[in-house]
Amino acid sequence: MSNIAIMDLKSFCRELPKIELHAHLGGSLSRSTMLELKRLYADAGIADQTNAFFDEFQIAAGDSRNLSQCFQVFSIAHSLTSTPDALALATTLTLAEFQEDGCCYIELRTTPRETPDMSKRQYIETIVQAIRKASLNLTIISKLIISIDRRCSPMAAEETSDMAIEFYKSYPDIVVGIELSGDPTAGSFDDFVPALSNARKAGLKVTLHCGEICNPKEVMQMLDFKPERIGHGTFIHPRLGGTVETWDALSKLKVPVEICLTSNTDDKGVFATSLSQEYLICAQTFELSQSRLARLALESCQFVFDENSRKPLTDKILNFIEIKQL
Ligand SMILES: CNc1ncnc2c1ncn2[C@@H]1O[C@H](COP(=O)(O)O)[C@@H](O)[C@H]1O
Repeated sequence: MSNIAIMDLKSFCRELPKIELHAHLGGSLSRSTMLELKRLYADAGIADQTNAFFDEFQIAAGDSRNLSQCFQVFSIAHSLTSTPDALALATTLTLAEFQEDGCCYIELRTTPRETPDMSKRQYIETIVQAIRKASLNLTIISKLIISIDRRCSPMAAEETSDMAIEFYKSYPDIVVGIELSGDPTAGSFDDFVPALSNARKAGLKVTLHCGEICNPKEVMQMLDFKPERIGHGTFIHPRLGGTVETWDALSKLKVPVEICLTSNTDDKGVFATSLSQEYLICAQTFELSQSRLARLALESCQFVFDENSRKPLTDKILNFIEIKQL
């Protein structure tokens, strides 16, 4: 039995140096950050539109909301980050929390939004400056990925891509990539290929939310695009709603998958937002028992395959957490 099994799991998870490659800013706001934002709004005399609050923001296992309804919870985060000050504060507090959780490197991602108080360009500028300032006080290395929301038009996607390129040129040490996310039932991947290709040509890396719902045709299109990474990859293995073709393509290309444990909590396939970055905290947030969490870890491991044998790296997780003890 390894020491890990007898060590306090929470301390172990926290102390373990971690990298975070899939954190949506709007999905990472903690309760305390949201309270700080509410305070900021109150002090500035800004009307707080978030009357339905914390309970709605958390999506527990077995939540009866459907996929599209789950995406509506982000509007709560959005309404609390509609001014440059609030957005900067949200960024700073979130980065500090990731560091506090033992995260040493993060690629934060966010969708530039126009609000009555800022343009999309100001949105990006605000976050870039917040990251720059945070780097003076924090040890965590922080980068930014610009998100394109699947609900936007191809033209809006190109506008976002152009801005991502512009900021990448000005701040290559901060802006590192572009990604496609948002409600996976919305839009069509084809529509976003020109925007993503432009960004890629300019030097930005590309990561795509892929296979969050059962859509093998789109998974193939996305893999053909050869993104540097994909997010989730839930419906790719034939046993889990994908096809032999999708699994073979992923195995052949060896595209790294940003696994999101908390996105596999719903029996229908997907959902739960990534509110935290640490296994045990995820368990608490989503009221999962440790054994359920361990099972999710194993399920997620199906997507991490050994380069040579192509077998899932289940043993690695078994070594990581002594599962029979849970
Ligand atoms: C769980 N699976 C998911 N699948 C797809 N997109 C997701 C997501 N979780 C979050 N987002 C995307 O991130 C936005 C919130 O952060 P930002 O406002 O960009 O910082 C959501 O509106 C959605 O577009």
